[in-house]
Amino acid sequence: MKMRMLEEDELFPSTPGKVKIERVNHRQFHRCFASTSTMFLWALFLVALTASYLSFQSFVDTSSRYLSASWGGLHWEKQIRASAQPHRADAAGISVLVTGAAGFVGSHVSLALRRRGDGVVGLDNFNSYYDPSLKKARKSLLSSHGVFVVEGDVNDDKLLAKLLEVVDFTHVMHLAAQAGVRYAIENPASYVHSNIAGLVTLLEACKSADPQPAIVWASSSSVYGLNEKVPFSESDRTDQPASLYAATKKAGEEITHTYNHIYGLSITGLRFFTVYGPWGRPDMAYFSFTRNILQGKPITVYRGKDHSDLARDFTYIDDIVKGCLASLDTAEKSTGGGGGGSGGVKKKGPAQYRIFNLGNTSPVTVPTLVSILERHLRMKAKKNVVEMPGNGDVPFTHANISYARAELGYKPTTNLDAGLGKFVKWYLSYYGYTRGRKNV
Ligand SMILES: O=C(O)[C@H]1O[C@H](OP(=O)(O)OP(=O)(O)OC[C@H]2O[C@@H](n3ccc(=O)[nH]c3=O)[C@H](O)[C@@H]2O)[C@H](O)[C@@H](O)[C@@H]1O
Repeated sequence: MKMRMLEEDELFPSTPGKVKIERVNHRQFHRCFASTSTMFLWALFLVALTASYLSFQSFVDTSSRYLSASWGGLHWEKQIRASAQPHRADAAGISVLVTGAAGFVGSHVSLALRRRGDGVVGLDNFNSYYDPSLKKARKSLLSSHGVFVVEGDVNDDKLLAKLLEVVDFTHVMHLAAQAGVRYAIENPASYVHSNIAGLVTLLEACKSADPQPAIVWASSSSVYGLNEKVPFSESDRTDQPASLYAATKKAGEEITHTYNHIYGLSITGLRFFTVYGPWGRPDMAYFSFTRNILQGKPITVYRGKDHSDLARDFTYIDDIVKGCLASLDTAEKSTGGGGGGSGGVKKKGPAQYRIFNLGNTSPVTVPTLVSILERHLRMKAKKNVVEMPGNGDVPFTHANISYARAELGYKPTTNLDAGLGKFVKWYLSYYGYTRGRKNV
């Protein structure tokens, strides 16, 4: 039967919203019913389509998370366990989770632990604060020595819980941080994210682990801020930070104290003094000066307001590593009971809480640093000497290390000249130079 063409006012009610009900007859009822069921079918179809789209989306999400996840699975756990296994002949080996393992200090500490037969698992987020390819190269070096480095962030509580569940780490060497004093002006949030939030996430995971590991972590000489008493001793005031970086490190010292006090975590904080050496950090002065001198580019040398030279207690990486290992070896066990839950972790007694300066005890001015580099590089620097901008720098640092010497047997042995010699040798070889000329 040929369908009657719909009259115009059936399609478009003359008064919007006002359908002329009185004109609905039997045939229209059928048509209406037919269109209702069509609408119902359409609605059903749309619901099914939406549901299948959503489940497809969640499938895509889950699988992409699974595919992109850099951790998890039986094979991964096996690798973690193998890397964490100590191999020391004296059976005194420790198992250390090193955060920031692809960083400068982290990679050196991980290697040193591995070389003496301790178990080491690394964790690093490979962020792009400086060239991540250098971090990848450090990771390759570590894996060639049997150290497995997990790619992940200390803010990832699930990852931390998993790592501490898979292995009963005796120690955590927490070196992951947002470093750099002056960069805090540009990116303050990154300091809060890594040095405050990341630290708390790590401490939460450690407090809940059973057994609880002892924690050794990197504070900084920058906590002394505007302190003028020299040399800097651990008991000096540290409530005048000159940069947000310093403030987050100082906050870290207070935060770790809280976890020590409430949960019995054994804590050792190390105030590093301007650490330098091979595989170093490209953002630091000695490294960027070397790069610029070799490339014939100018360097900027800061000086104090009264034209005084700035000075640092530059400390060679091998000395710092010895201080780190001695800290791990003398760290007492945590005293908390482990286990999660709100307030469910009780300490059985007071736990160790220590803070040490790890410096070199002989400050050197920045112009002297430059002249030592010039000698090792056999090239002259193009220097721009400018007044220190007010961006967080302090005029000088100088460590008193008697406490570390007494408790850790810490005794630095490399002076700046010898240390920079080793650094320059590494730099030329790593970046493919033959004495000032780059091999291409
Ligand atoms: O000891 C520490 O706690 C800190 O040491 C270094 O911080 P900093 O001493 O400022 O090291 P550099 O950035 O290498 O600067 C060394 C000296 O060179 C100066 N400098 C730096 C850069 C530049 O272009 N020109 C220049 O004269 C600085 O003012 C400073 O006096 C590290 O970068 C921090 O992460 C660390 O926490």
